[in-house]
Amino acid sequence: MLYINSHSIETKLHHCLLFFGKHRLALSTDNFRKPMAPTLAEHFQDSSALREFVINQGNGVKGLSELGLTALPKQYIQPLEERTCMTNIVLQESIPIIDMSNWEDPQVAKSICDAASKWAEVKNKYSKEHSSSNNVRFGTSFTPQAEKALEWKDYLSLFYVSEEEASALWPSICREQVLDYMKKSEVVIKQLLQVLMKGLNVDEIDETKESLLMGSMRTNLNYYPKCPNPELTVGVGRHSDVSTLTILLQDEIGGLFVRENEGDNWIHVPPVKGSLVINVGDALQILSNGRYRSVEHRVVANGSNNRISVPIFVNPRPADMIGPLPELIASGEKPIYKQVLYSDYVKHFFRKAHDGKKTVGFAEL
Ligand SMILES: O=C(O)CCC(=O)C(=O)O
Ligand SMILES: [Fe+2]
Repeated sequence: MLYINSHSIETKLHHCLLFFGKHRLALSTDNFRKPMAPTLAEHFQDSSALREFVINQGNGVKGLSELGLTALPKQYIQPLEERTCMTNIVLQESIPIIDMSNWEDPQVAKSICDAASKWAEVKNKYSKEHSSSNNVRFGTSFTPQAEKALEWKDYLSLFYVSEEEASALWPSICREQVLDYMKKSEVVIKQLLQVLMKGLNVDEIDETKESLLMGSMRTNLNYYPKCPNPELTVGVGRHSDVSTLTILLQDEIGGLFVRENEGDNWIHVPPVKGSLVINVGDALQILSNGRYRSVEHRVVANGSNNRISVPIFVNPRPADMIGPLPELIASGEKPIYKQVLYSDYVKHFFRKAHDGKKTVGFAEL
């Protein structure tokens, strides 16, 4: 986990998502029948009514939040151990901030590799049912069909295949901005991956490695509306990303926490103006044979503010086999992971509710 400064990729996307949000608001008020309003709490006691409104009608938690509920519907109440316990929050722990303008400085490369290893040791048209493609998806929570308690988050997920497909399928309201953000981030992603590979004594990123490290990309637009009883639920439950790297743009609200040293303490990752947060994901942990560690993280719900975040998940291609890089094994390292088909790994992740860092067990030998 580290931050990098990036002045070129700015707040345009935030405006775009807010606008997308407004667009959805129109939808949500249309879809919800006003006569129900006086008995909202009662109405949503019924899980199928809640799921119908939030998931099937595509109103999301944004729709719920905007109905002005005074209490959190029970379906969102997380077990005690999944709520954020403030006694386990470590303040002022330093997450490295790396200035990308001094790229030539060997110290910069060193801080990136250290950060990746040591520190981490430490809406309706696009819904699942209605979207014309799996590559564009509006959703809510994480895997509502597999979760005992729902998560307080809506998202639009855009898997990049080609410019043509994006033109044809992505919502026009944010298409250009997301493409632009992805393109600008690519430069930074390549630099980071080059340095991380050098840190493993892998000097060249050939075509095969480029595919494994950054063969596909997914951009999510996450929206966490203001929540009644935020202390009873989560924005996103504990998990690590299945990416190689995640490049995260967040607004000024905050609420992202990372687990320290895979121990019991959690560290807040406050927004730093002009910076992106970089997470190591499971795919890089597997490719590096555990030398770089994916970071477990979660997002709290917020009682006073709406929050937006925009992660780009940099991934292998779905058809790639991932396992420890041959260079590492040739140098005498014992592999701790087997070769797995990346799309199987991702399917495994999405089949279950968030469960911390358990997904990586799927690839363990
Ligand atoms: O909103 C955030 O800060 C993080 C979101 C996240 O962890 C994810 O989408 O995988
Ligand atoms: Fe994540």
